[in-house]
Amino acid sequence: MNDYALTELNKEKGFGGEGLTVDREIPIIDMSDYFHRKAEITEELWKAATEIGFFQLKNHGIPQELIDEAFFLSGQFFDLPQETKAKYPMLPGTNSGWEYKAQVRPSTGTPDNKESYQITLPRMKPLWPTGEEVPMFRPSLMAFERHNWALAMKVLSCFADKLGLNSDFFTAHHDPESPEYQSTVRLIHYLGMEDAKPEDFKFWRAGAHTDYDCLTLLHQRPGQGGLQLCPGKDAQGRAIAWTDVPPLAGVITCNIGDMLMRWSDDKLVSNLHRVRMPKPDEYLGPRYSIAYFAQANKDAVLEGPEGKYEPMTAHDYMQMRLGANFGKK
Ligand SMILES: O=C(O)CCC(=O)C(=O)O
Ligand SMILES: [Fe+2]
Repeated sequence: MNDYALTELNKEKGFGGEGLTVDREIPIIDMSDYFHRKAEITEELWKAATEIGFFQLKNHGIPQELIDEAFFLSGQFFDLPQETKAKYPMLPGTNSGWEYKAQVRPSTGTPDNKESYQITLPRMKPLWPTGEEVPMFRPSLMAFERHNWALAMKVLSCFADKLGLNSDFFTAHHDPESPEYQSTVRLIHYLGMEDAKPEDFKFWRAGAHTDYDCLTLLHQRPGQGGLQLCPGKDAQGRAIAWTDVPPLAGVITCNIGDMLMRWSDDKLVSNLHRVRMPKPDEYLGPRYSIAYFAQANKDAVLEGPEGKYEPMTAHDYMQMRLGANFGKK
């Protein structure tokens, strides 16, 4: 493992505490009329992605009905008996299938209080629930996956323009027709806390981390908050203040991941985020979210235009990060 990789893994270990909270503005970027407005959208995306690493997209083009269906089907899946879900286990290093409280963040050392089901298309054959278990799960989520891919490619194309690369540079490296495709949809169910004991609240729904992909598109449900981001670091590189990311209706929350930070020679910034527990006077029910992680195909070589870091394949990069979160293969 090279030094850069080690720095990233160590970085996550120092952020387990509560920290301060401050209000910050999270840019909302209008994606409408993309092909005519691309230059303007590109400037807004670049500013947000180089300064705070987080932004929200409106008029993004993914039909609300498809998003609502994906959440409905996610709820149906997680309502299945544990023994049915256990037929579709997530094997280490695969980012596909179901896991229950298996993700231990390096920042906290304790499992996230959640279950998730991940879809990485080339690996799904044995992992789709049957049509009797969850009707329409596969067709609807395949459509959802492809819409998220298309939106992610629009955003990445803007970054390619600013980095002096061909507009379709990142699209070619996230080719879903390739067996090397490794972008992932993650359905997440954070467990309800209505009957939890006071000591259960000291854990995290998702411990502080940076994402290991290029770009994350996160769908949240209004009324189910808890996501916080932290763009600031103190002199020792520790988190200094956290900001709530509101789960607004009609927007998709996006953040840059470490893979793109490395690929852009650190111009685009991947920042820390986490999902906190509800406070006793807040909504205590379950929280559902869905993320699409654009992760370059396994055979992509991550090499920035300025060559700041040693080239590394996207496959090796992902395996390093998955090993640190879910145990080794
Ligand atoms: O559920 C959320 O709001 C955030 C999830 C997240 O950050 C992740 O899975 O990487
Ligand atoms: Fe994340």
